[in-house]
Amino acid sequence: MIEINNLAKAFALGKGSKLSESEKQDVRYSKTAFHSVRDVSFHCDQGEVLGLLGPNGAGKTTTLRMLSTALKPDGGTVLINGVDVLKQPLKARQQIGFLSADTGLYGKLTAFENIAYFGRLHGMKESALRQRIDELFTLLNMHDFANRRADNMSTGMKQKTAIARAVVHSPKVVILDEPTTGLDIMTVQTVLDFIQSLKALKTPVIFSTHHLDEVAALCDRVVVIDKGISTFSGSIEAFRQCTPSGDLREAFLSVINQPETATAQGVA
Ligand SMILES: Nc1ncnc2c1ncn2[C@@H]1O[C@H](COP(=O)(O)OP(=O)(O)OP(=O)(O)O)[C@@H](O)[C@H]1O
Repeated sequence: MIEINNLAKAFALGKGSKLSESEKQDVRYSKTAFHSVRDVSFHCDQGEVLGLLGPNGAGKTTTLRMLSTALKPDGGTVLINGVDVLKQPLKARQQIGFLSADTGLYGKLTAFENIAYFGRLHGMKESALRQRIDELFTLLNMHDFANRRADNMSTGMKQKTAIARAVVHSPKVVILDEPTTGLDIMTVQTVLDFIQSLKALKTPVIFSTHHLDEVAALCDRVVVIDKGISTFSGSIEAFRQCTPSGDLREAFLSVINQPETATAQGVA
């Protein structure tokens, strides 16, 4: 189970900081800092898939980076299966599989080598590692390019390799930042099937997306972040009930651009 309460993160702005005009008009902007995430709370139970939605720049990536221990929050708490990410980052990290938006593969290494390298960093034994990689190659349909260098891979191949690498150690919690962005339809389906397979193993999955069809197909829970605040957190059914039509797009639009005083709504 993942429990996040009142998460906040501001980035200090130095002389060299380049913000866009729209960011300078944003309520999160001050002369000295940009408060990317102001107040985000949600939870995700065992075997649940949670879709993290929000407009560009809302604070999704910043939130996911804090959950994965890549970024230290200024405030708030993150508990992963009872482990406090801030107090015990190493212990928390062992339980998490994190796919960042930037795949960051080693270009000279093959798919197999990229994944094996991370498995060894997690202390996996060689025989278990080979078996796990073979299992992931099957689940993600990767056998064809197992020995291809990352430099020579397509976007889809790179993304599958990055996903396999993130979960090679069979983490208890999986966090994926826009796992389907830029992928063709078949590869998207493979990634969605893979998330479904994690759900079948009761592994909680949190993924950010701009695609509401993915949310409809996979998610038990929805969280919407707008200007650094979680303006909705609840079940997919509760999210649909935000509008009379039950349409996800309308529901999304109804929970963003709320007045500044709006607090998180929805059911727990
Ligand atoms: N290091 C930083 N310094 C200053 N501002 C930052 C920094 N990192 C992120 N931001 C700003 O914080 C805001 C939130 O960024 P974030 O990447 O979390 O948004 P997002 O919801 O993931 O957006 P997208 O859907 O476009 O990927 C953006 O305005 C971004 O420019």
